[in-house]
Amino acid sequence: MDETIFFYEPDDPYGFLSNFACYPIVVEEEKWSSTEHYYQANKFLKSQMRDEIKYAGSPDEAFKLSRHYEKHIREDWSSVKLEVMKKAIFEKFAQHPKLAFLLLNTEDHELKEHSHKDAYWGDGGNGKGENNLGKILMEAREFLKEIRPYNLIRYVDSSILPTEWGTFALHGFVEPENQQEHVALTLGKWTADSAVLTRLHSECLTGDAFASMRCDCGYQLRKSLELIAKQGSGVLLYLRQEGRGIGLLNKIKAYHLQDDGDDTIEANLNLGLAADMRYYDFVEGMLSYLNVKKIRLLTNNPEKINALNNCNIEITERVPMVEGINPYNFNYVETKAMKMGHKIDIGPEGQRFRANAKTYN
Ligand SMILES: Nc1nc2c(ncn2[C@@H]2O[C@H](COP(=O)(O)OP(=O)(O)OP(=O)(O)O)[C@@H](O)[C@H]2O)c(=O)[nH]1
Ligand SMILES: [Zn+2]
Repeated sequence: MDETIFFYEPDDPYGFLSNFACYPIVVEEEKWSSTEHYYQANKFLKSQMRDEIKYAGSPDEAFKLSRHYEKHIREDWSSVKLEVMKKAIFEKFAQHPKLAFLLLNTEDHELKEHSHKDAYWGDGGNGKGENNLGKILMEAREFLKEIRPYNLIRYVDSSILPTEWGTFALHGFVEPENQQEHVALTLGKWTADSAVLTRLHSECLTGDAFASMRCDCGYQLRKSLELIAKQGSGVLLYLRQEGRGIGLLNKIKAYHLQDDGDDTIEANLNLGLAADMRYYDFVEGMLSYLNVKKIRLLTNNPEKINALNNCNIEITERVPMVEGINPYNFNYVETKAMKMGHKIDIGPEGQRFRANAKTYN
């Protein structure tokens, strides 16, 4: 096991692990302001004491009240307290995905509550305590590794990203299976009830970075960031799925076939690849880290709508993304509409390019 991570005060670097960190939990329909409130109240069977602790102004106060009433602790407490603590800890990470991702980020480090006062839940200050709280946290971490969405994606880190449309936050993620990296750009704030303006954008180096005119990706990327900035809040998930999942070099091979007359589907198939090899299940984890449950999705692609519905994400609205139609991408966009069911209304503006559409299919 890697070197030990010590925690104690809620404001410490790993303070989120402490029961004194204020993360509310709901247990059997009862709301508790912290796991400490829940744990301390469960020492007592008398409702008056339970309620006094339950509504204490802070975890500290809940702890002190429990000491004040310690003569009234339930007789079976020593035989049930481990289960009560485990319930509190597992509910905390189940109900706060961001904390679950941070717990997983402790990887295989030993977790120890460095408490001079407590050799049962903590390490007793001299490292010789039982550290039962640390053991439950490590047990919760192992459990999370096996369940969706935590088995599909890991959060890595975040930073600030000033752009010409506004200053976004940049969040990095990685799929543990294949180490594939993905990022999310976020702007503004929202609650779990908000319908967040969201773009799922598949990486397209040629469009996104080289301003290629033979597809619509670059235009859509820039428009999405502009719309999110105008809205004042939103999410752009930048998924490393170059070439509809076939990769950059295969996309160049496909482009070569398209230069010779294939359309964007035929080219993939003639390379022995599927028309679209993208998968989106890990997106559930990225959006749960970002506390996004409802979205207004910027897309023309019904496949993305289906995929997100399978990720327990509610799509309140599809916001069309018909951008940058030009002679070089006209046939490509039309093929997406005709053969992939994309909901693209090229409109009279776009139709002007039909006559002089280039052979880039
Ligand atoms: N194989 C292949 N991939 C392409 C071609 N043109 C663009 N792409 C890829 O297609 C993907 C386009 O992604 P998006 O624009 O996010 O998604 P979409 O499926 O077009 O649907 P929207 O959300 O409506 O834009 C990117 O990964 C591009 O690299 C092509 O001709 N062949
Ligand atoms: Zn593209």
